[in-house]
Amino acid sequence: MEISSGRASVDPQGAYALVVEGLCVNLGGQPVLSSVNLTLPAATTVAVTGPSGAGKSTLLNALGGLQPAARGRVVVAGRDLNRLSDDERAELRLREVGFVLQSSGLVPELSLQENIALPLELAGMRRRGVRDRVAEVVAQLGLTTCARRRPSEVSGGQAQRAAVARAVAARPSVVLADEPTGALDSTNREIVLDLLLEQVERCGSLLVLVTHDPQVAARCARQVRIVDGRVAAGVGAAGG
Ligand SMILES: Nc1ncnc2c1ncn2[C@@H]1O[C@H](COP(=O)(O)OP(=O)(O)OP(=O)(O)O)[C@@H](O)[C@H]1O
Repeated sequence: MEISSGRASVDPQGAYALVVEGLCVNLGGQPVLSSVNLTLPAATTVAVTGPSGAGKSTLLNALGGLQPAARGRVVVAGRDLNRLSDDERAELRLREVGFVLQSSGLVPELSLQENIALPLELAGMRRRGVRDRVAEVVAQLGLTTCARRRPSEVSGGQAQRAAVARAVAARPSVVLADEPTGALDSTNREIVLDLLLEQVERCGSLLVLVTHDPQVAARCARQVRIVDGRVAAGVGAAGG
């Protein structure tokens, strides 16, 4: 039963949004992450910083179940990713994990509101629930006037706000953001970061945000510094 439910012995009640134990990831036959341990509760914000090539994006991908672990485990909302089938992992991602990347990654053929609705529909939410939740996040993210336009018909800031809306629409346990403001001008950078932080607080989500920008990192409650694929000792308050 433990195996089929994917419940993990490290966090059987799902008390933490995210638990990482002895995580090792190899890419191209080379170790990229080594023995990473993190224990992160819900409703907090964590900046992941470190030099280029240190393994920050790889860590984020592993946390979201996009990059398999060579050793160790990642537990999201009490569920051990190693113990889930591909389908179960995909479903967990839909319900419990939101991604925001540097580029919006919106589906070009769909309007902003259709993009935001998509993960909710795929997660099996009823039509009325989808409509109400999309209307709510569209309003909260200031997208009302452009919600029916396609990504190519809106500004970069608006597209990135829609990407934030899509990531938080299902009120996931964990929001994973990889340089979410990296492609924006300074005005939009602040607007999008403010909205992202406001949304994760509303949803009670854990935000893990990769950034090179010290000002962005400083807006997060905790910091984890990755150097050479390891959590740098004594720097990250969230390191375990
Ligand atoms: N597909 C791959 N095959 C082999 N090595 C890879 C692959 N993808 C990334 N790497 C290597 O893994 C290491 C970590 O990459 P990663 O993208 O996680 O670093 P990062 O800290 O996010 O860097 P940056 O800040 O520049 O985005 C780097 O040395 C990179 O060259």
